[in-house]
Amino acid sequence: MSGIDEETKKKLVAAALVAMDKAYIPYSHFPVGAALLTEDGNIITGGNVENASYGGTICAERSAVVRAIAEGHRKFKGIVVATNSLKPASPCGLCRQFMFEFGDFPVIMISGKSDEVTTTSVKDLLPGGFGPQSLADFAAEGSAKNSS
Ligand SMILES: O=c1ccn([C@H]2C[C@H](O)[C@@H](CO)O2)c(=O)[nH]1
Ligand SMILES: [Zn+2]
Repeated sequence: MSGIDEETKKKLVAAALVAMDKAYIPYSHFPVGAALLTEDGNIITGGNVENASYGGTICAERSAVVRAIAEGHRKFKGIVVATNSLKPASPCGLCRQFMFEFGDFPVIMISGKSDEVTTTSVKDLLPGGFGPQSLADFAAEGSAKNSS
């Protein structure tokens, strides 16, 4: 369904679970791990990192994307998001927007506690989203240079 072969999916799931166990979660105690598959087959992980300010917290999905960008990867074939709840949790609005920036790819949500898996995609999580194309369209209209 996601177009990712079973062996790779297993690797992504294992990597997401390892990242989930490394999450820094002193406040919510809700660990999340993410594993991104890059176009060239690399797996880049991230966990949620909470902050005493609460608002400074970064989710696992964004941690993984930031890490991937820092390592020179900008094209993704999919992401596995693992939580330790019975039901897989779906990415927050900020993470949906953050992933939308880098195109449409499968989002596979898994539970660290059950076999439940939900597969969707970035576009389905953020229909009608605002992205790079929105700004490119605006620039093509020629409007950008006429406003202050
Ligand atoms: O998709 C999600 C949803 C929540 N969180 C984190 C943020 C915070 O640390 C904790 C509770 O919201 O879970 C993620 O990392 N990813
Ligand atoms: Zn998020």
